Amino acid sequence: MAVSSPLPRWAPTPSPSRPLWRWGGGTPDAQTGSGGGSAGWSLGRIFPWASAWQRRAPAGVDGRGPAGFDGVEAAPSTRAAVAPAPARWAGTDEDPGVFLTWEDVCVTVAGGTYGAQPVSILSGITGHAGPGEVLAIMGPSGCGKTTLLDTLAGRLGPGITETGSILINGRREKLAFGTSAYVTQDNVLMSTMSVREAIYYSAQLQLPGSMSAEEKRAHADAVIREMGLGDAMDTRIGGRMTKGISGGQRKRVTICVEMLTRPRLLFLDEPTSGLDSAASYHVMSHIARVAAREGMTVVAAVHQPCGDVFDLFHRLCLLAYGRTVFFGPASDATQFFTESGFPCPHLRNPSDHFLRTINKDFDEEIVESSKARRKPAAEAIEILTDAYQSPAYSEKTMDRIAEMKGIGGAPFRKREQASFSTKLFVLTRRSFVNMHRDIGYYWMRLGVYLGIGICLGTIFYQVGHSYSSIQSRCEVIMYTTALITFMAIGGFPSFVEDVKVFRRERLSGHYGVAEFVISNTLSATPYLAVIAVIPGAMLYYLTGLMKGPDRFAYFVINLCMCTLLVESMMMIIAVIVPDFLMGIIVGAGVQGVMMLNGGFFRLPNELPKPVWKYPCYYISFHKYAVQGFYKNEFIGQTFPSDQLVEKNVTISGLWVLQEKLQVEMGYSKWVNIAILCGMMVVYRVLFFAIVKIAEEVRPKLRGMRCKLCK
Ligand SMILES: Nc1ncnc2c1ncn2[C@@H]1O[C@H](COP(=O)(O)OP(=O)(O)OP(=O)(O)O)[C@@H](O)[C@H]1O
Repeated sequence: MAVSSPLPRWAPTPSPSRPLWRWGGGTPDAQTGSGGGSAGWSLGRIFPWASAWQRRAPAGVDGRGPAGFDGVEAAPSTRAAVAPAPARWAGTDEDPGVFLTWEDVCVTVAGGTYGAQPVSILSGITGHAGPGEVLAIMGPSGCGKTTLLDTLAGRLGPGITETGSILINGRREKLAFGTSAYVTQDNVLMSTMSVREAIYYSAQLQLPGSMSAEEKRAHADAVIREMGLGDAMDTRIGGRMTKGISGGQRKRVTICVEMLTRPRLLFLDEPTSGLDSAASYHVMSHIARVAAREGMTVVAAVHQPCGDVFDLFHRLCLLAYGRTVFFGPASDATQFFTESGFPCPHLRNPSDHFLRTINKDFDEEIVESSKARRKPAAEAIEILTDAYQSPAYSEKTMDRIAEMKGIGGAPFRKREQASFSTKLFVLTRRSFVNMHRDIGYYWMRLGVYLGIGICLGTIFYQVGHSYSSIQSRCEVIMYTTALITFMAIGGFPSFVEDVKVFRRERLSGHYGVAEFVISNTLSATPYLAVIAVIPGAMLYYLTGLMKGPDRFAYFVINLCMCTLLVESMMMIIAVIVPDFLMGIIVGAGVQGVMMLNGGFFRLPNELPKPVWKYPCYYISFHKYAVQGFYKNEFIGQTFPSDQLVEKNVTISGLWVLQEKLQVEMGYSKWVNIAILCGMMVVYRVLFFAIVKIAEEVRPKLRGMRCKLCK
């Protein structure tokens, strides 16, 4: 397996008389308008893979060779020095790369208050991106960059409606779940892993089974070093409880994870935020280099890039409050601003100039300021959007889109990944390690259970065999069942973190829902067994429940089953209510109601029949768990009767179960465990179904809503 070479050394020093960033719009090629077709910079010479397309596509609309590549081929000599010359990726007729086009994309979101009109976030956005090039989406904060990325990547959230046409090589394609990679703004990573572990596990999951584990590790090492993370390899990522790597390093780890497979289409949301200018340059130049070498299509939403980073972009999409101010080769933007009456002042970074010109958030302040000599941004935006509509710019974009739509090629498919069993093994291992390291997952709970076990064991110490011990035994059993299950919500925040990682990795197609559900069950079971056995044994023998290894074994199996079941229930809550505070409240509420209907606080025959007995009593897992414990405790035992009523008469445990506790005796205590096991399976299948339905149904509902909106 060939691994990428390390980053080359830093770019040349800009000339003092002509700062590097000033060359963006004033490069020799750009100035003469000759673009990439001039001075021997023929597309085919730089990128042989483009030749096939060059042959098929009509001559460039502006005489610069085929559309979509001028940004790449027009790389001026200085830019070529800043962005090292890319290796050559050979596209074929079958795989010409990803030509992404979008036309007249509008996005609206339902108004915040009842009856409010939908709010427009994007209106009429049109553009394109091609293989080997980096498209930068820029604009003031809140202008719709992330929304545009999400729209292109097929990841818009609920309640948002989109219209317009988004095509890949002229076809509609489903982009989420693995066909493209997306680096999100929030850097969701497993906090307990070190950088090396995070990337290794990801490599094992994403890279194809044809690669050996050694090759995958070597590739992961190379990617880590390429992102400048060599020194932080063994540092934990950190999160909720412990500080780990810095924000900028987290961002780079997230990029590493998505770059492992060299995706054909890569979306980056603020890849340079949190990075210093040198790191920003290195990260972006590496991405640009890989894009050129592997024919990757990169779309990045960027905030305020420095001059060197701006020079790496082949194409620029400048947005202002949901509208396009400029779309075209990044090197043409300065000229466009100059022609529109907003020349970039000497020594100012062009990207700073563009953003300052179109940010109207502070217009009032600027107008009030005595120093204000420039046009308000609102006016500038109007002038620029009008200027962009001129044939020189917007028609060029449309012509290029028309050419790109005719590209064709094989349908866009997911890359080969590891097998189901490998993914299952890797995920189980990762999850097991995470549960071991995250003290909040099980260890704290174990400590609390041990403490409460001592309390319970000393308060109910050796309950004995008197008539009153019947009541005490029932109380110990009910309290143990209720507490051990209720405390499962203590691990909920950790589980919610896991679900966030799952959602990100799932959307990126690293593995399926089934792998997640099974691996989570497998990795959690040993911990839950420890939680059931150690505190269970302590309170079992301290309270003096019925002796016998078989009865003790049943007691811990039943406890373990209860904990597994309640964890499965919490999984469903986590996927429906992903906020951990809300999840804890909902989980506690649901368990509270189930506990109330379990047949202890109110005997089964005393429960009001509508709702509480049918169906709540039969849905409550406490019913099956507690009745199983009761059977385990009372069958085969005798107790003296209440001495105040009848002296020297014994009562059987069976009588207690049937008459006093109203336990259903038509089946054995093992059937109770089987029912709990079945409920656990049902909950996990339900989790699977909810995630799958959300994945399948939501896009369809959105599609229908969008059609209605047209
Ligand atoms: N689901 C939503 N509901 C309501 N408004 C939304 C929603 N999503 C986005 N918006 C609004 O749309 C606008 C664009 O948001 P978006 O996150 O795309 O901006 P951005 O350019 O990425 O901002 P930033 O650079 O600050 O991250 C914002 O004004 C935001 O408040």
